[in-house]
Amino acid sequence: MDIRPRPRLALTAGEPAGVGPELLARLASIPFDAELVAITDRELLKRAARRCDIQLELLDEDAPAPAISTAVQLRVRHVPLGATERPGHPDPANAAHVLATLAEAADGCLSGRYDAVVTAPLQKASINEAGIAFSGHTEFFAERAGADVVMMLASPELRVALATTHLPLAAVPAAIQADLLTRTLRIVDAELRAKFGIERPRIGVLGLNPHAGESGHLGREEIDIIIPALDRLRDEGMDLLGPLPADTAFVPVMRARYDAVLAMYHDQALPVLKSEAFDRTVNLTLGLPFIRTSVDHGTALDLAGSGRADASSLIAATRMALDLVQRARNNA
Ligand SMILES: NC(=O)C1=CN([C@@H]2O[C@H](COP(=O)(O)OP(=O)(O)OC[C@H]3O[C@@H](n4cnc5c(N)ncnc54)[C@H](O)[C@@H]3O)[C@@H](O)[C@H]2O)C=CC1
Ligand SMILES: NCC(=O)COP(=O)(O)O
Repeated sequence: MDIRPRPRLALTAGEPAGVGPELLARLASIPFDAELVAITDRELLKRAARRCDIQLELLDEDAPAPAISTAVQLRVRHVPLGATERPGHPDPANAAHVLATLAEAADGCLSGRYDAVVTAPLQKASINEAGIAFSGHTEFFAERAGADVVMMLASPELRVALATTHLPLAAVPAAIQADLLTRTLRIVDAELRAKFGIERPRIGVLGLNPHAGESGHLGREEIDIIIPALDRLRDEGMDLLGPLPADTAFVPVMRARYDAVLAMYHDQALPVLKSEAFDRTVNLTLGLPFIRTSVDHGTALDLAGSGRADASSLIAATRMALDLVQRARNNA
């Protein structure tokens, strides 16, 4: 396949009633050495741009190179809304629209139409309320691509991968099995090399229980499952640290000892990242056959419609996607 001189990135707007459409309009104002294609409803984007006081000119996805214009320009692949959005009030009538945008983006990446996809946040509950079982982009893209994946959130200072993602807390202990940890750590190790250029990744692994189980007095998952799984992977040559007590794993002296940390569940480590780098953190999916990055935040329904949402995380996600495209091209 010919390599396009400028990467072409798909952008999905996420929940129509959230901040995603406004963030896409803001992103279009930033110069990137890339073609950005918003996969969403045209009129939704126009309304969002007006709320942000942005004069947005929409071009068809495959239109010839645009003329110089004083307006902000953005290419669009139109996917119609199910119902006109009401900012702050997600409507399950738009669930099929949201999923159609994700499917277009994933299929477009798999076919080579796009070099990567960058996603704005969606409202998981609204999709479920439409009667469609859905837990997140990560799981959706994994299923669409038939891939085993890992969720990672990364700021310039800290990378966190998750062994389990959108799972009720009560279901986490049963999910922590040697097979899951082995598959997850192999993906994290391989992707730290491929995506971040780390030759010999050092991965910290958190325990599940307080004090990583306190020698079995505060839970046995570390002794029965985590330590044996880590030992087997160490025998394969992986550089693993842990299981580490989660409460001290993020102090500076510990952070200097790993390139990424694997948390056992969603809220074990993400609050650390979000409290110190909410505007600089990017969510990316490891293990997919295409590049996918995203914001670290949600739909911010309290801000939707105000034009005041901060696009920093979406800008960081777009920059990371472009860096990853460049790295993949260099390695090809
Ligand atoms: N990538 C995705 O699709 C994600 C989706 N979500 C979804 O978002 C929904 C709402 O989640 P919440 O826990 O309320 O988190 P949230 O991130 O939407 O909001 C938490 C707080 O951060 C503020 N905030 C979030 N993004 C902001 C931005 N760009 N600029 C300025 N302030 C911002 C909000 O106004 C709110 O005060 C849930 O349905 C969740 O599933 C959450 C995380 C990621
Ligand atoms: N906290 C991360 C999150 O909820 C985003 O998940 P996903 O939709 O990117 O899978």
